[in-house]
Amino acid sequence: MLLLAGHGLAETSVFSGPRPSARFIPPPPTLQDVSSASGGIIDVFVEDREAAPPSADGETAPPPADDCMPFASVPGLVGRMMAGQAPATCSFADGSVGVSAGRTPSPPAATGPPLEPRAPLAPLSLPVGADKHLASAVRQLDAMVRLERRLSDQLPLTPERLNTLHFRSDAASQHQGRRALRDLMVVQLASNSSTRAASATTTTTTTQSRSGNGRTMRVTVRKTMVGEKRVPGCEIEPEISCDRSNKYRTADGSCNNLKTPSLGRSGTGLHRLLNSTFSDGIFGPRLLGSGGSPLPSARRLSTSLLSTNANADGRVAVSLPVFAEFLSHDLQQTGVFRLEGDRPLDCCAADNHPQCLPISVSGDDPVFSAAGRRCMSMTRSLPAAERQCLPRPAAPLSRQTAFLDGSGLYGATAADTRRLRELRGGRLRSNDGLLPTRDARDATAENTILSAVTSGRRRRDAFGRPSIGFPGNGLFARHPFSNHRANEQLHGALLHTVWLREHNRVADELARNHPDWDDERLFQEARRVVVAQLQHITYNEFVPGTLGYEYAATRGLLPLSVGFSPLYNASVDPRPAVEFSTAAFRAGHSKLQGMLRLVSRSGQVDNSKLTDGAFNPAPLVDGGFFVRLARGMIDQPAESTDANFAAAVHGEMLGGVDLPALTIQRGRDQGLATYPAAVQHCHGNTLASWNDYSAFMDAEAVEALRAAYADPSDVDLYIGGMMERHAEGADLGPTFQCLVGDMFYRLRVGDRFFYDNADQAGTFDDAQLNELRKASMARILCDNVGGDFDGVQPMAMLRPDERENPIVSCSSQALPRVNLGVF
Ligand code: HEM
Ligand SMILES: [Ca+2]
Repeated sequence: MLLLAGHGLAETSVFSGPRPSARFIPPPPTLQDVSSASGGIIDVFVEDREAAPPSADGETAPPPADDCMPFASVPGLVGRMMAGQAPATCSFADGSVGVSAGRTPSPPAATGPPLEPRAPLAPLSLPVGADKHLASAVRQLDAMVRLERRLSDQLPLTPERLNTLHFRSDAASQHQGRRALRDLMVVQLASNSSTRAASATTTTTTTQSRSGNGRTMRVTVRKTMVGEKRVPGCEIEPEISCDRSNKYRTADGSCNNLKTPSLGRSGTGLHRLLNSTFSDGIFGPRLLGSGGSPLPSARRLSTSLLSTNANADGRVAVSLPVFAEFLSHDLQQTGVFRLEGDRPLDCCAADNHPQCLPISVSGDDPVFSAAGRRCMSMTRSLPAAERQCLPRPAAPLSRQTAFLDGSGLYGATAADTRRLRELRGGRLRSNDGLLPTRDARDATAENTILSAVTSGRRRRDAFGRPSIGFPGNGLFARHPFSNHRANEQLHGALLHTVWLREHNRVADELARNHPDWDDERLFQEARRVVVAQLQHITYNEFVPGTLGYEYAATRGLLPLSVGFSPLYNASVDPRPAVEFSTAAFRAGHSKLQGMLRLVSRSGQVDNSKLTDGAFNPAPLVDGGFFVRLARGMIDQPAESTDANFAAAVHGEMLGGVDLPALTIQRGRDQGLATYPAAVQHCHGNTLASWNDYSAFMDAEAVEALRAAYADPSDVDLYIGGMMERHAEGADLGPTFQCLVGDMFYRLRVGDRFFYDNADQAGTFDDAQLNELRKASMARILCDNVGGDFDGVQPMAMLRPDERENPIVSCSSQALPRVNLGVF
């Protein structure tokens, strides 16, 4: 058992001062260094390159002790280790392990962003007289609302019923979604009628103009008369005014972008990189292939193209996808249409509701046919209001702030944040160090139902069997969270809890250091420090560990080692693109394990079923379980990212939900670009025939796609992306690598409060920034898991390895602390 390899190490004083290298003085970066590297990768190792001469017996001599750096101080080291490049290790004075700076190759220079950020897609045009359709749109919407009143909440305690917990909503989002729907209906009705009357509105104008050489030319222009620019009846929300000198982020993300203060605010729409594939170009789901015949069922694609077996990755630990899920909850939270009182729609029973998009299940389905199940419920995404009321294809409404700002933890509206705060000492509310419990104000019909489930009425799974799990203590019904998805599975709840404790740990220390600061100042400063650490860990560990080291370095996605970033660009759109949220980032679903490993301090291994912990954080109340789960999370290998999914999410989720099938259908719901369109955008290749596919995937995969789809241009983005061969050194295929890379580039360059930005209201000082760069996932776990958790491998998103990533004591020099004394 590798796990406890480091526990016997002498415990010496905690390293929290400057880096332990006496002779290493990093060269100050020039602006040119930083910008020519585009992401600002500064080669701090160059001077030491010759430092390790081979010894007489041909072995490399051990490096001098002052050459030794903590693992996390080498930007993006995770990416190198993931690709099998062993770090050149060395020992600190306390005997713990570090990386030899002199023997670590310098990163390649950055050549440019993953994709050139580009201007938003042009709006659609509205024909003359669009306003006369407003009344019919209102009538259609009223009819939908009347239908909804007649629909009772009859979704039985099925797997889908539990899945609807992902989509809890609030009255404001439902109201906004319906208002946006009305605008979309106006555009739909107007363009329908304009298609019929196209010839009547098309005019031909012939004019004469003088060309450059003085000759007269005849120019003929045919154009469709364009009426209103803005959708009739749509209300433009006035932009708010911002305090430009505020060094703290707002709760809802507004005023991050001073040119467009609402950009990235919670309650606005996601970004769209590529043209939509809505059947009507506006909001109609994509149901037909290019030849006009229906696309294959999402469930059929999932069973025929995606496999279900265990296939664990060697180096990546489960903690990496858990961290990814935490990020995904921060970046977006799309909603679906719900009935009044936040009740879910049963789209298998009420398929006449216009916002239903159930998935058909065939009679020969390998799993569901046994229970005679022919349908999987799915409700359509809520659209967001278009900011300027321009006619555009629908964009899903997101309840999170677009920025990587801890909004999953802190709440994404001022009201959420207030509820989540203790309003004393800058702290967040907790329930004895666990996630806070729901209070009476959060009571909803769904909670009542869940209490019933947990207090004895057992749900049944898709096969009609009484399902295990959901112990009868009613606990999770009390777990609130504006981001209710924190309870979605035990690892996610654990990581949210760890970050919540980190906030309170930081707030407590700041309070000790600054007795004069009030609650508000303590809260905002602690949040600022915690979000900076979250960003640093994301770019230092998660991004290179997912996209690959070379890719991250050359696309400007690694953190700087020294100095400030001049890269903030207010013209870059920071919002998650639908291509990212609804396809590329969901690649993480394939990394999930159905069994969560529990490891005791003595190395004893046990397991907990993923599905038993779904929306049921009760086991975490047991502190011993909490620690064993944390240790298991960094010990257990993640599944590899590919077209193979753990049964626990592939049909057996919540007792009978197929997550990849939902993702494919969600893509059609949101008019997501197809796989060939994304390939064209990312790599410039045209996939006109099945043969062209072989540039991205193996022959078997191409054959399987050919058998499933009528036409190569029809392939859904999620399916194509999951079937790609991995890009060199990455944990993803090249197309998802490009879409995820693009997102993390825009999240960095488009965030005015990004932790290493120069010259902004929220800019840290030199000493503070250097402390923040010591942050690591390992340190966060050490400081917040508690109990007998006292050791961890330095690269905590990779599995421990006796030689390359050995477990070290939490108090060793290998895991430096961020010195909060400088804040
Ligand atoms: C056990 C763990 C997980 C479960 C059960 C789970 C489940 C789900 C479900 C049910 C949805 C909504 C599906 C729909 O559109 O109808 C979803 C969305 C999503 N998941 Fe996961 N997920 C898990 C872990 C992850 C991980 C590890 C990632 C990592 C990258 C991830 C990324 C996403 C993203 C980006 C979305 C879209 C969110 C949105 O549109 O607002 N999830 N997940
Ligand atoms: Ca956010």
